[in-house]
Amino acid sequence: MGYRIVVAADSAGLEYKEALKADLEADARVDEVIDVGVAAGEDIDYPHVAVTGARLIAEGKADRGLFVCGTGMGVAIAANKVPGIRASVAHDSFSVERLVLSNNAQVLTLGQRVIGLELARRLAREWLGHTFDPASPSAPKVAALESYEPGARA
Ligand SMILES: O=C(CO)[C@H](O)COP(=O)(O)O
Repeated sequence: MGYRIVVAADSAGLEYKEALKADLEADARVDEVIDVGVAAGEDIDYPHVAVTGARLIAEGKADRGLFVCGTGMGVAIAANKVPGIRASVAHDSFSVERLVLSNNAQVLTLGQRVIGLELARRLAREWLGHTFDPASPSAPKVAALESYEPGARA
């Protein structure tokens, strides 16, 4: 079964979100792309679109998120407000790999004002190829992160 991916952006990330969405829709590893905005002409600040997208993952309605704003930082900070969500900006191949393999992050964020479109597209492609290994030495560290979630049992 393929991934259900939620994409989100503010107006500063809209162009890349549209390009990445088209790539994801054409990718055999993806079953569904859910676009929570913004649409062209819409002006919604990054915290709102990122939290909407992250909630879909937390609710089990999507597997992963690819969020874009000017820097990638605002959407990451916002997504991390949603319990259970691990999100970060990553603008190089190694960081994208470790975001999944070390951190089991569900959300990759990118900055349209920081990297070129072709790099963004490449990173998104690579990101889809990485899968967290629950038997890896990174797993107990992710479990430790989860132990700090509000409501987690100590
Ligand atoms: O990059 C952003 C937030 O991290 C956003 O796209 C633009 O925010 P602003 O610099 O506050 O306008």
